[in-house]
Amino acid sequence: MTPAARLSAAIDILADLAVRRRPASESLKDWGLRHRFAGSGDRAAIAGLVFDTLRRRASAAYVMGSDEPRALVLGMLAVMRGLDLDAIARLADGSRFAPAQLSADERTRLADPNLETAPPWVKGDYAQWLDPSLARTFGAERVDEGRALAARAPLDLRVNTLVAAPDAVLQELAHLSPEPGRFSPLALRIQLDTEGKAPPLTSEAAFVKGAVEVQDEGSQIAAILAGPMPGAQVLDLCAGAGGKTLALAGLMDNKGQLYAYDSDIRRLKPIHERLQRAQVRNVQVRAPRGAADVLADLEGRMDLVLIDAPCTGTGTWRRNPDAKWRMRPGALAERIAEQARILADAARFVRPGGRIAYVTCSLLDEENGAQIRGFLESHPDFSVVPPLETVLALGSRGLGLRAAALESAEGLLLTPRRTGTDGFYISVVRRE
Ligand SMILES: C[S@@+](CC[C@H](N)C(=O)[O-])C[C@H]1O[C@@H](n2cnc3c(N)ncnc32)[C@H](O)[C@@H]1O
Repeated sequence: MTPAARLSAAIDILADLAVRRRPASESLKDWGLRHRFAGSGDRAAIAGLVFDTLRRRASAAYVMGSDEPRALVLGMLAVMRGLDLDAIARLADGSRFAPAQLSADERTRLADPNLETAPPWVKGDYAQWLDPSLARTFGAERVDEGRALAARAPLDLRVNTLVAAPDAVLQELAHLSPEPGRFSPLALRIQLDTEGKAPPLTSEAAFVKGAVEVQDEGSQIAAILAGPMPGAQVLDLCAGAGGKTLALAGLMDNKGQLYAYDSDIRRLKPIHERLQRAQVRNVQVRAPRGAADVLADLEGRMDLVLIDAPCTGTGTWRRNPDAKWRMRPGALAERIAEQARILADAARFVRPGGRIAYVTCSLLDEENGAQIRGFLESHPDFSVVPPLETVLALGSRGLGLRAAALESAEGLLLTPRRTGTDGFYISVVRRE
């Protein structure tokens, strides 16, 4: 396919998304099935165009004065990819398979794609209704934070020290040019190609034998700051597919006992295969069984309860750019209620002196600091472990993390702009 034909395909896919309001990955998959002549390079390039358009949707619409799919893609070429009017006109030239020629209005707008007078939510490319919440967290910096969230995310790996040492994996994957992480000693970062495509990591021998997992560096840091110790009793209360469980088991060096629970048994399904591949031996998976309390025997016994809470995922917009436009106020309200319930439930498992590590991949105070403040009000036997203390788990790198992150009395917020990671919030509270 020509670059112009790929552009037409991206416009079609965005039109489908506008009508059917479904995840972008589904529309892309459907398109691939209906256009089997398109090779993997075409499909990756088209996906890159679609995701980049979703990343900069508000600013593209502002520049073009329209949120029609064609306008969004053309606007994205200007605001995200920096193409000038002539370059865009060469792509949209009306030839076979190419988008129609630019109109006079489009030409005027693309000649000067100016965002100077745009409101913060447009400049920062997020939904308008979230502006007050983001302003509470970031103040005037919300535009720059939004911009960083609208960029592409690199591919981050976590070295599984149960199988291999970081140096050895660095050498084994040298052909992918990995760079060591800035804060997590276990992180390797691989940059994407110019079209945003990641290398086929799951085919690498290092992945197959369990030496690496795909995990954002922010998620790795959250597991480290939770402070799981070898030999400890740990409950991963929202284990899902086990990303954090695997990281915790590695940090515990397979020693002690780690319980992995999730209220949704379907979410737990991948964990079994992942535990095997990673050679993890200290995890008991506890799946829900109807109304039975499958965790009753853990009450009052845990050194650490990790809550990787269900949240709006506002910190992961780099990886899920369509999610930022699909999110609705009702979903935020639901997550807030769920988080408060989970925090209250977690307390019963903590032994005296034990801790809860509360983690979200959200940037919103409603889901972060406000939850911890609410929990502490109703649980006076718990108090915050100061961030100054939690970062010690990272050794000397902890000071750098603390300087880079947004610190509050209750915890630390990592963001793409500040720490080069997905957005993650981490707060640790201890029972007296
Ligand atoms: C952010 S995801 C977990 C991701 C996972 N820890 C990982 O690292 O791959 C949040 C999880 O919380 C689960 N969840 C929601 N409500 C819950 C509850 N009341 N108790 C336990 N898990 C819950 C969801 O099913 C979801 O899998």
